[in-house]
Amino acid sequence: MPAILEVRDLRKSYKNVEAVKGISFTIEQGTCFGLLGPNGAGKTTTIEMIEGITPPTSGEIRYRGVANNPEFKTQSGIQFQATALMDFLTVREVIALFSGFYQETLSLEKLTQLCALSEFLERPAAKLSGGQRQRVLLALALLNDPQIVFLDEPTTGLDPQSRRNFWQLIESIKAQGKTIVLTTHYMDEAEYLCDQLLIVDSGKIITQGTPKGLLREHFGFTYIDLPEGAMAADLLANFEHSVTATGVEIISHNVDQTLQTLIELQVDLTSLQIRNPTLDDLFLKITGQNLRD
Ligand SMILES: Nc1ncnc2c1ncn2[C@@H]1O[C@H](COP(=O)(O)OP(=O)(O)OP(=O)(O)O)[C@@H](O)[C@H]1O
Repeated sequence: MPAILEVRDLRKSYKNVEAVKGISFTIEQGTCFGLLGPNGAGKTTTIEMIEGITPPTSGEIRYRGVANNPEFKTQSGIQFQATALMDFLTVREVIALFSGFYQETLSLEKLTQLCALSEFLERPAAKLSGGQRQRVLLALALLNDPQIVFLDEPTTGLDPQSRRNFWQLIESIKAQGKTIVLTTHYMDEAEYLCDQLLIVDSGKIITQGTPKGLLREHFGFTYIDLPEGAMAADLLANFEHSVTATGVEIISHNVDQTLQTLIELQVDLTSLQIRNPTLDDLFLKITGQNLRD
């Protein structure tokens, strides 16, 4: 797949802060690219430099192979976290208002169908639920039928069902061949939606790859979780493990063998849980902190 966006040695310094310290990556057309990192990692600064909102201190951004490509402006769409939605206008009126910024836009019918707006098209923006508000913000980002769409933490604050619904919307947009650049604090969201991930911390790339590839690369083991009290403390020395808030987490390189040993040691296995490492585990391992802290 051809690259739609190439970023080379991008840097941004503010007065006392080096927010982005030389970041390079490529985004392929038609994929969902996830940018992850703890608070203050440099995600927003990086995205805003790509979007043309913040000028880089140095580095190069190429859209479809061309630096400072004027096509970027007309072919990109941005979903902001908090666009002032003109609360006294209805959704239909908000869309009509924002349509005035573009020469060509998708029809209201198409947007309504794409972002599932029909049930609240006539409702004032102030009366929307969190999930509905995000769908309107997404519709505004898609107004000019962009080739590349930037979504900044689009599901923060939504309930689980609304998050799932929003994921389906993003999938259907991707299915149209559009490229999606997503920043998120949710690892399950990144794992579900993203083809490629870039994890940044303190303005630098820590690792990048596909969600599955990163997990394979960083974890050759399985977790066996036991609740507190299931195993006598002196037996723990038989296992590579870490103590968690709720019990103990055994790191097993051979599940059959570990289970056999646990049985031989007469450990209470009633509440045992076996789980594969997730992106949350990866994040904790490589940044030393939880993404949502
Ligand atoms: N306009 C600014 N002036 C000075 N420092 C800034 C400015 N904008 C960002 N920074 C600093 O640059 C660093 C990176 O900030 P940035 O907002 O890009 O991080 P982030 O990864 O998006 O964080 P979050 O997840 O909290 O949004 C932080 O230390 C931040 O305080």
